[in-house]
Amino acid sequence: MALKPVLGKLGSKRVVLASASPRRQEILCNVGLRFEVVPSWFKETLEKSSFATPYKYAIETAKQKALEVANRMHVKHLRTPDIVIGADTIVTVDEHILEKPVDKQDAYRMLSRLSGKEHSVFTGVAIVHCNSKDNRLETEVTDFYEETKVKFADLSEELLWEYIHSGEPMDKAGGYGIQALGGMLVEYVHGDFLNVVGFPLNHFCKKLVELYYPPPKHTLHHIKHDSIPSVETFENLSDEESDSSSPIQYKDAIKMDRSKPHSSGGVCSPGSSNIIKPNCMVPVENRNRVMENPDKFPSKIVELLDGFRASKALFVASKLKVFNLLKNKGVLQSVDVANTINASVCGTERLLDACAALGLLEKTIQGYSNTDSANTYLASDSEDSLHGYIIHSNDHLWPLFTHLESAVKEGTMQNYRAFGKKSENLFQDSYYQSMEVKQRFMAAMHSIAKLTAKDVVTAFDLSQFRSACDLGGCTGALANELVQKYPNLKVTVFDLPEVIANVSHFQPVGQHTAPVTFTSGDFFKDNLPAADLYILSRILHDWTDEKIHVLLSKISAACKPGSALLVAEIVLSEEKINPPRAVLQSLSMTEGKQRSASEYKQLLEKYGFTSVQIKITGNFLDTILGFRKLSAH
Ligand SMILES: Cc1cn([C@@H]2O[C@H](COP(=O)(O)OP(=O)(O)OP(=O)(O)O)[C@@H](O)[C@H]2O)c(=O)[nH]c1=O
Repeated sequence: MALKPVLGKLGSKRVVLASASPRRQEILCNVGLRFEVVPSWFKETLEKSSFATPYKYAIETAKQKALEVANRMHVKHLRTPDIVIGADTIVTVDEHILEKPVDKQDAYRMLSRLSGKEHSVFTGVAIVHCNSKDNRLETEVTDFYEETKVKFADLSEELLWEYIHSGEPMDKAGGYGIQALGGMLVEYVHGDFLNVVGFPLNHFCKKLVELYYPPPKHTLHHIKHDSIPSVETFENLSDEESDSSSPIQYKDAIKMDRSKPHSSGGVCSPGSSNIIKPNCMVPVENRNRVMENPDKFPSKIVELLDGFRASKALFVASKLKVFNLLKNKGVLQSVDVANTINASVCGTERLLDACAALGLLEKTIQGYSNTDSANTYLASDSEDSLHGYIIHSNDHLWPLFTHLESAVKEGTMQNYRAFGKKSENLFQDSYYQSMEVKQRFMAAMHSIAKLTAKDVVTAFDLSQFRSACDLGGCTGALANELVQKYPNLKVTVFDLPEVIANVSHFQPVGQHTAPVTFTSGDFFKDNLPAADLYILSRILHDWTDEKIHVLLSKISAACKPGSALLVAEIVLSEEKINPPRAVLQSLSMTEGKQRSASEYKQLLEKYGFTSVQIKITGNFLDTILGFRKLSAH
């Protein structure tokens, strides 16, 4: 298809849209681009007067939005994307920049300013190419803007307020949405309509062509200085003809062209000596050397090969409480560590060195000490400790994964091989059959829930709800974060009696908000506590479709119109290979499965939830919110 090659260039890349705007998501989704959504936390507070023109302000804001996401994804969970796209739409009228209104009065001021006049809508776009080198993030930014002129009809006061009360203006630049009711206010549009809606798709595709399909040099003089290949040229861009898949390579090619006037770059045949294929874009002088001695070391594979040793070193150091000891004592020699943890000196030294090599400890002449992240996440008494989850990984997941081959052959969980037990009921049989295992499992769930709770409770504005019920909420870590964020929310945790009996020592001390209520029951069998908002955090991926049917039917029936369901899970990319963490989790072969955004949307809609929104947080858990339809199910 004519347009495919342009977007196809992004098909193999991890593309992230750094925007919460549902319009931008839809525009890009509609043309088949595969991407994750990670809304930017960059606050739009750049000093407008410091920019010579409004579009420069929009471009810079777009760039900062994208860079913030690229950095966050790189630093927080070492998930560096290939490309991050940021955008910022502004409206300018009478030399004023209008962004989103802060309240209805502000919307009124904006719309009355636009009434009867022509204004400009600018969208700045930044395409950030990311590269992780020696654990450092390298970025290369391409940016552009598009301007569209829009003329509003004269708006009567009545019409204006009617429009404001519709609620539409509030999350839109200039206080209107041309794609919906706002379209009724518009007399004409000059330029790209989608640019007004929030994303200049045509210009974006042309930029991709520029980046990924360098024009053959001999045609350069036919192209005007600022002109971009027209849409028709997309038809000629088959992958066989031009195979440059990275704009960074393209830049190298240009450098090469300049240094060697005879090499014309672009499309070529391997036989012609003075023409280089774009996918072997190395400086000409290095070409022979690179051809003879390609980068053969498969570092990614070697890293995977050694991955199990690294995991086990972390598990054992955690189990032996090495990080607790070093947190308390500061710096220790290996012999002192060995004596305290009751282990051999030579074995301890090797373990400590391995931890230092993995970046968990620091090693100096004085001895070994914790890194900051070991103090924060590995010492078991730290507020954000992952210790519980690490011990669960060692004691439960590791034995299961040693039977991965059988798991793959049989397609089932390997509880019997790993622990000598069949598990008809995952939780009762595997996790709650002994006090020790139960406490270990609860500690694991607690540490993950604590780590992810903030992202989950802040993904959407939940202030409209008065009561919430966290189904399978275990120790209440998420519930406690909810009452911190929404002190007026009454939160109930609903979980099995075995769990509720043990929650007391997981409760925060000195919390000033109303306490969370714990109610015991089985969400498959018992009546659910009444609530405006039901939460299923890390629940759905564990269960079969039949059990999910029971659970979601019950929630749906318990929901009044306007109530909602918040789901927290890792959302798979549509092709189901990202993020790897989710894909690897599936190898445990629980009865349930991981789902993509469209699958979660369909699932919620099937049980009467509409306006389903999905936020990909870029962190450990993503969130999905759906509202119960106003008509009865
Ligand atoms: C003029 C106009 C604007 N919009 C929306 O206005 C927001 C602009 O704000 P932003 O700051 O650029 O984006 P955001 O929504 O805050 O998202 P983010 O990218 O996360 O900053 C974007 O949503 C656009 O669609 C419409 O939906 N229709 C229109 O006719």
